[in-house]
Amino acid sequence: MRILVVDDTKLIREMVSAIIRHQGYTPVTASGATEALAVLQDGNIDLILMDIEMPEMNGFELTRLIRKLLKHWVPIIFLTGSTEDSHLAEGIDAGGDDYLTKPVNATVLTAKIRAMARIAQMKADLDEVNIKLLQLTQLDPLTEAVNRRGLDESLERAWRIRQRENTKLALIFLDIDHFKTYNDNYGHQQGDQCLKLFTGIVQNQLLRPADILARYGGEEFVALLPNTSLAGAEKIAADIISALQQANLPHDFSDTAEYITASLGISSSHLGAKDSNELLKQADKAVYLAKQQGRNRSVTYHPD
Ligand SMILES: Nc1nc2c(ncn2[C@@H]2O[C@H](COP(=O)(O)OP(=O)(O)OP(=O)(O)O)[C@@H](O)[C@H]2O)c(=O)[nH]1
Repeated sequence: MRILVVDDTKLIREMVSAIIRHQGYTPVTASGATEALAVLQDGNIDLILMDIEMPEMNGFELTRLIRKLLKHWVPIIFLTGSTEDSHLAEGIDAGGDDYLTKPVNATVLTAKIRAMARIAQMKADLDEVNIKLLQLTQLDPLTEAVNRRGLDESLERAWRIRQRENTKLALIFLDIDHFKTYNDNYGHQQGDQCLKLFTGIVQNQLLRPADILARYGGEEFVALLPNTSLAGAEKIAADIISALQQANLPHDFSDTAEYITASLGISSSHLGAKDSNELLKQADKAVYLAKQQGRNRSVTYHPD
């Protein structure tokens, strides 16, 4: 645990640091606001012990600033010479969490550090659970691919990034061929199993961390490929078609092949789409052409 001690008096910084070190924690010191803000920007600080009377900026003002600047919550304990109720209330209102009167008592300081560490840990656990929950709300429960809602967000974000960085964003729309006859003949449960296997096969062809595979709905999927050229996307589409052939998931009722195939439509941000929605529509149009041309193939969108 790294504890930042902000105090303009060197002796107090040293005394408090010694207590912190003695308890097995790591003290980091700052003599005022500028140093404190620099430390907070750089390092992982778990707790702040803050003097109130300081020449550069007082502890209340600095606390308000920290609460505004820092995205995450770090507990702040004031070190104060005053025990006046109004003074303490002002500190809590400024964003502080507790106070400690000077001269600092080692036993009290240690107990307060432990209490704050406990709260900070609960907060960290809660944040982690919230992140997991958010991820779950963006996943399709059957295939564990990103769901439609996640796709909308990721596509919008990827579109904005490609505008800012002036890179190419490619998109592949995938539609499994003759999936209705698969379901009708093998049953819905095996249909679900097939969708899971299909997701795994396609996912294996998306090698970059930024690539995203989403289930658009039913037997339709979208692969989002940031920073990828059209030629790159065409290569990935060809690899997906070969991987499906290799996987050889039997489909005895398909008019196209004896295994599960898909039709793929490719679009790229430099083919005239004015927004992310149009990029998706272009890829969808290309899928339609791939179906018309015999399925089990990819077609690249061409502006009319
Ligand atoms: N098992 C299962 N089937 C689904 C799911 N979502 C959609 N489907 C089925 O997917 C099938 C899609 O049928 P169509 O849209 O006619 O497409 P298709 O039979 O693949 O025909 P083409 O795309 O023209 O080759 C329908 O039978 C849907 O019921 C799902 O979550 N699980």
